[in-house]
Amino acid sequence: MSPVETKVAPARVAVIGTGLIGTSIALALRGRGTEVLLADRDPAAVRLAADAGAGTPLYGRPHEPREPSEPLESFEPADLAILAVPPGAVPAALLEAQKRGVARVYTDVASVKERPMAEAVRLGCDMTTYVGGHPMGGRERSGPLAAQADLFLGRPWVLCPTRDTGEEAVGAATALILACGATPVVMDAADHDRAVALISHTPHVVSAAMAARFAGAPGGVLALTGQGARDVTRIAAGDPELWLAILCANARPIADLLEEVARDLVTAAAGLREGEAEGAVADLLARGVAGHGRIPGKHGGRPRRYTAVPVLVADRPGELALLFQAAGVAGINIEDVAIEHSPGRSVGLVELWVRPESAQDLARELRARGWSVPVGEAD
Ligand SMILES: NC(=O)C1=CN([C@@H]2O[C@H](COP(=O)(O)OP(=O)(O)OC[C@H]3O[C@@H](n4cnc5c(N)ncnc54)[C@H](O)[C@@H]3O)[C@@H](O)[C@H]2O)C=CC1
Ligand SMILES: O=C(O)C(=O)Cc1ccc(O)cc1
Repeated sequence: MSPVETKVAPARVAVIGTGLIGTSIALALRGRGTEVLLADRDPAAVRLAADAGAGTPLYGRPHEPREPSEPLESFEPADLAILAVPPGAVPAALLEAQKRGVARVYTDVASVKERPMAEAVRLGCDMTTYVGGHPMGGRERSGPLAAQADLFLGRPWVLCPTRDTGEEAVGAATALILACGATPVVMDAADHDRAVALISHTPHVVSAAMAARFAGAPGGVLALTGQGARDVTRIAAGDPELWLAILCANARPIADLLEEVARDLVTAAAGLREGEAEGAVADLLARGVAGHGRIPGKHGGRPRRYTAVPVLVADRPGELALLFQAAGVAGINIEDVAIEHSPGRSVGLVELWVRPESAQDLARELRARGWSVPVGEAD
């Protein structure tokens, strides 16, 4: 039996901040029968989340106190409150929620841990009922409309308890993580911040630096964009306000890494300019292959090779569904999928990533059903 089946999801949860992450958590919890109460400083965000089936509004009931410092009237505290607000807003939101007695214990989801936790201590928050958290799953869109119940499936979710953290907070946060289908990982806050500087925050800036080159490029040039450039720049589309807050709250380790990246780039540029690419540039490319090869595969396991089966599909409704259905009928699990649109053409190239031993069978099955499967790795 998996741990997801053995742990009971929290019965009653408050989500404060109903944007992408808060609403995604709320949807995942609703799917497991948890009662979810929603709050956001923006009433429209609460309405959209509630309309999407993420829960019911926490505030706005008759006779509600106007001052956040006043406790909620006739309110049974939730088992857990999740602060899903930007990193800089976590300490004040925690203090306010604790003063109002919103929940018995609290966690947050901010992408940076050390600075908000220190500020919470400084503000006088009760750190025994709080544990810092960070789900390592997300996307480059914001707001409740971008939320997905499966956003955290199979992803690590970091918890940063301190010496002050009580057992109830860690227990409730762990139950939340398992209810969202994620895997809890306990880390020290400073170690967490250094880790995410490397695997999330610096990549974001590097992605933005590349995407910024496209801002003034002619449309005709960008129409040639393939999957590689899309992969490198996807995260650059993230909300600049949120990302500025994240970067400023974890400034030093990110700045150190950016300087390392910049040194590599300057050396590569000099090598290319001086016709000596075999040296520094070849070395950078080789280190890139080595580094990329160390990224673990799906579900955090060891890197595993899948084979891509390329298929040309017509750009019309239902075509992808037929493709997936054909794979399902053949009993082949699709591990991943990538879609490349051909500009100005009514066809697209879909790559179905499957286990190597299934690739030939899938190619044969799809060809038999009339799809064009270019000869490739699968043959
Ligand atoms: N975007 C991503 O992929 C990930 C984000 N995170 C973290 O999750 C948190 C939320 O990010 P998103 O959901 O992406 O942002 P978002 O912009 O979609 O949602 C944030 C919500 O918080 C609300 N808010 C801001 N200050 C508030 C306050 N003081 N009280 C109540 N509500 C307040 C905003 O109105 C907004 O609805 C951030 O701390 C971020 O670092 C963590 C993992 C992934
Ligand atoms: O879009 C992606 O691939 C991400 O990695 C999203 C993400 C953004 C911020 C985080 O703190 C964690 C995850």
